[in-house]
Amino acid sequence: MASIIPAPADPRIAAEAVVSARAVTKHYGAVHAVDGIDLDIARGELFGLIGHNGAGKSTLFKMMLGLTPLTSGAILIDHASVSGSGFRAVRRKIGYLPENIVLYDNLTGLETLQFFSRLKGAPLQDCAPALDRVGLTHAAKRRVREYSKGMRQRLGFAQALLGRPQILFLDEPTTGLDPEAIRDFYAILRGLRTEGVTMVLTSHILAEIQERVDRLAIMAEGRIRAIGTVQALREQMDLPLWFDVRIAPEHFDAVRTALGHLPISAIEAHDGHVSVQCRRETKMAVLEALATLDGRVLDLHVREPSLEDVFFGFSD
Ligand SMILES: Nc1ncnc2c1ncn2[C@@H]1O[C@H](COP(=O)(O)OP(=O)(O)OP(=O)(O)O)[C@@H](O)[C@H]1O
Repeated sequence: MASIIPAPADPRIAAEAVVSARAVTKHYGAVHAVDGIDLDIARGELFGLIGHNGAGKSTLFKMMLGLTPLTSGAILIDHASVSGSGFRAVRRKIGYLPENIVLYDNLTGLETLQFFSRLKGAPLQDCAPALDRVGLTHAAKRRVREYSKGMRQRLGFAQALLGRPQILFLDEPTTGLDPEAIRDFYAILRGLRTEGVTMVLTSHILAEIQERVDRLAIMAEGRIRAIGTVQALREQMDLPLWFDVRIAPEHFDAVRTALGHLPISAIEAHDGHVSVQCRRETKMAVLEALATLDGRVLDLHVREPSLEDVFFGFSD
């Protein structure tokens, strides 16, 4: 098992944090759903929270929203404690898309947003623009029972956007969305980020979030195992990387010879290319050695460890 890396107290982020958690725990009887979390999320950050089923992500969200009490510790959202009386005012600045949103099949898309708008005390005139933002204007008058899974998810997201929240908590927001809808969804998030909206989202689709979040935290068994940019986590984990060298089979041996003096962890010959695995510190030496093969190398591709590789390294 990877060692537990404490969340670094980054003074720059802590100073402008919109979300701050200190020593937060949540116990359900013997189950320690959240087990001592420290976290700061800065204004305008797009922050990802990943972890296995049962890691504690949704529980942490619910505490950040003031929906479930903390067992111990403190959470401040926009400098207000989620347990204090000042949180009601802050709550209006927050949008939330729960993991399993309950929608009423008999309402139309627009009526659904009007319903949530009244619940939130948000202006009713925000409903049509919110539907438009998620690409559902064409289905505004159709009943939710006729909506596809992806359309329901978009409607849930539109609901979270009502009242123009400054902080968004999105629990597995891309579940059920097709690739185009996922791309559109992240384009909306990028737009919101330029408006200074702070966003925290969970996802199980690591390939999807690895290029899109500013920072992320890997949770396991109620704790944060690692936190940082995807690149920083890759470097912390120090996983090996792969070179895919496209070269004619008659030159495969030349590749082996050129790399013979280097600490290569694996070398595999495939149909039309050779894959070479090495540690990050050997990367430049491998490149220099491959350069000695002159025109024989037809193409070269460096494969960094994926977020999935990093995730398993930290969470197993
Ligand atoms: N109301 C509850 N009562 C008892 N145990 C609970 C309750 N809510 C959550 N738990 C437990 O707390 C742990 C964390 O659950 P949580 O839903 O926060 O995980 P998660 O990371 O969101 O998982 P998933 O990815 O499956 O949504 C689990 O062991 C779960 O069974």
